[in-house]
Amino acid sequence: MLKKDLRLKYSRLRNSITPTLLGQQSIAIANSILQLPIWENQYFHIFLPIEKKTEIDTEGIISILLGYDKNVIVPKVISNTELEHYLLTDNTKFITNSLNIPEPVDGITVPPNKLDVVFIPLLAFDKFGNRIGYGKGYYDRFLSKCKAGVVKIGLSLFEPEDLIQDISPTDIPLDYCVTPAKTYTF
Ligand SMILES: Nc1nc2c(c(=O)[nH]1)N(C=O)[C@@H](CNc1ccc(C(=O)N[C@@H](CCC(=O)O)C(=O)O)cc1)CN2
Ligand SMILES: Nc1ncnc2c1ncn2[C@@H]1O[C@H](COP(=O)(O)OP(=O)(O)OP(=O)(O)O)[C@@H](O)[C@H]1O
Repeated sequence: MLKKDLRLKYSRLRNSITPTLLGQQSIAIANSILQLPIWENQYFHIFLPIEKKTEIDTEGIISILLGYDKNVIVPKVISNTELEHYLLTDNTKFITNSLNIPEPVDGITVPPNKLDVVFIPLLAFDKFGNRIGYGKGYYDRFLSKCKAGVVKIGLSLFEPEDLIQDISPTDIPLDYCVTPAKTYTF
């Protein structure tokens, strides 16, 4: 399928998920990340969910990371194209931006090349590890600045499509994708 059709299909599918189911599926995803071969790493990047868009609740994953004394880094939108990345600390204050994303107000910034593992939001992915988001290219630009060995882990409420047809050279594929039912390795 084409990106534009997939965005519509998966936005609609998300709208059909109840808060109870979203909570259960988010916990299933958090439990599955324990099985990934990533626990030697120190710098983990994760997003905070847009609740209005029924994104996966990442609180369980963040608790696991902090419990293992990992450095947890979260993104902040600073322009139409760029993100900045902040270390999560006990003092981090959050404010919800115009896209309904809770983001850190200020704090210690971390450059993309320091990150070992990135958990990635997505609307849809395919059996080859291609993914699409909301179509602004924030993550593709961000991932292009990460080091070559960065582990890229998609988090998805739904199973893969056979193929995203209109993948472009700037689209960076996933290494893993975790769904409530399964972990895909690419
Ligand atoms: N939780 C979370 N944080 C994230 C992302 C994400 O997908 N999820 N991003 C991943 O890139 C970046 C922000 N990108 C975003 C891009 C578009 C929209 C959005 O709501 N777009 C609307 C239309 C535009 C508008 O309302 O101005 C839409 O798609 O309906 C949200 C986030 C960085 N932080
Ligand atoms: N590395 C990059 N440098 C410059 N522009 C880029 C880069 N990656 C993607 N873009 C541009 O961003 C726009 C949106 O890309 P795309 O449709 O792949 O978004 P997406 O993958 O859904 O978004 P996201 O990565 O934020 O989840 C495209 O116009 C694309 O050319």
